[in-house]
Amino acid sequence: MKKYAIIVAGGSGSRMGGSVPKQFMLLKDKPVLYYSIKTFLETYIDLQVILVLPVEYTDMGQEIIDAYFDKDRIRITAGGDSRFQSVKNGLSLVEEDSVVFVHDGVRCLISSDLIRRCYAMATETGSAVPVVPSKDSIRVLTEDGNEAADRNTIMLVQTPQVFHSKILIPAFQIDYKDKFTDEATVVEAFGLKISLVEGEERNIKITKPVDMLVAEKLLVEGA
Ligand SMILES: Nc1ccn([C@@H]2O[C@H](COP(=O)(O)OP(=O)(O)OP(=O)(O)O)[C@@H](O)[C@H]2O)c(=O)n1
Ligand SMILES: C[C@](O)(CO)[C@H](O)COP(=O)(O)O
Repeated sequence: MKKYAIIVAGGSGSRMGGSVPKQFMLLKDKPVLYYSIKTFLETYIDLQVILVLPVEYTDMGQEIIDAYFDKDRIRITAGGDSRFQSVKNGLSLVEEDSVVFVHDGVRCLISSDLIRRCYAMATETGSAVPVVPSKDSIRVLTEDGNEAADRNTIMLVQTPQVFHSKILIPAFQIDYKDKFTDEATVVEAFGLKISLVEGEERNIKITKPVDMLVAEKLLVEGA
C-alpha cells in the first residue's frame, strides 16, 4: 500500500527562540529537518513526503530539498495556526488509500527501526502511536494542591503517529479543540481506540535549547 509521511514543520519554535525556527537550525552542519526527511525516505523507497512549512519559510525548505533529496518524492504545503491545522493541510495532499505517518519535523533522531515498528502495528490494527515510560516520578495538580500518581499508568507520547488514511482523513474533519495535541487525541475523539508501540528514548522532540545540545551529542556518537 502507498505510504505518505506528513512531516510537520510549520511551527515557530517560540520555546526555543533564535533567529530561525528550530527545524532550520543546524546540527552537524545540516538543518534539523534534513535528518527527519532523510530517515523516512531511506526507510521506504515507495514513501512520499509531505512537508508542512511556515509559509514564509517555503523557500528555505525548498533549498533543503534541492540540496539533499529527490524532489519528486517531496511536496511542500503551508502550515496553519495550530499543529492540528498543519496536519490537516498535509492530509489534503494525500491522494489515495494509504498508510499515513505524521511526524514532528523536530524529532530528528527518529530511527528506521521505529518507523518500521509503527508501520507493522498500523497495518495490523489501523493505528500506531509510539510511547516511552516516564523516568521521573509523577504528580497530578488538584484543586487543593497536588498528589502523587503511579508512573506505571503513564506513558509519554512520541511521533510518528501512524494511521490508515481511511481513518485519519475523516477524523480530521472534526472541529478543533485545545486538547488535540497530536493525532491520537483526534482519532480517539473520532471514536477509535489507539494502539501503542514501544517508542525510543533518543527520539526526543527538540523544544528548548538544551535539546539541541543533547541531539548534537547523540548524532555525533551515533548513539
Ligand atoms: N502550527 C504548527 C505548530 C507546530 N508544528 C510542528 O509540530 C511539531 C511539534 O511542535 P512544537 O515542538 O510545539 O513546535 P513549535 O510549535 O514550533 O514550538 P513552540 O510551541 O515552542 O512555539 C514541530 O515540528 C512543529 O514545527 C506545525 O507544523 N504547525
Ligand atoms: C505530538 C507530540 O510530539 C507528542 O508528544 C507533541 O504533543 C507535539 O508538541 P506540542 O508541544 O504539543 O505541540
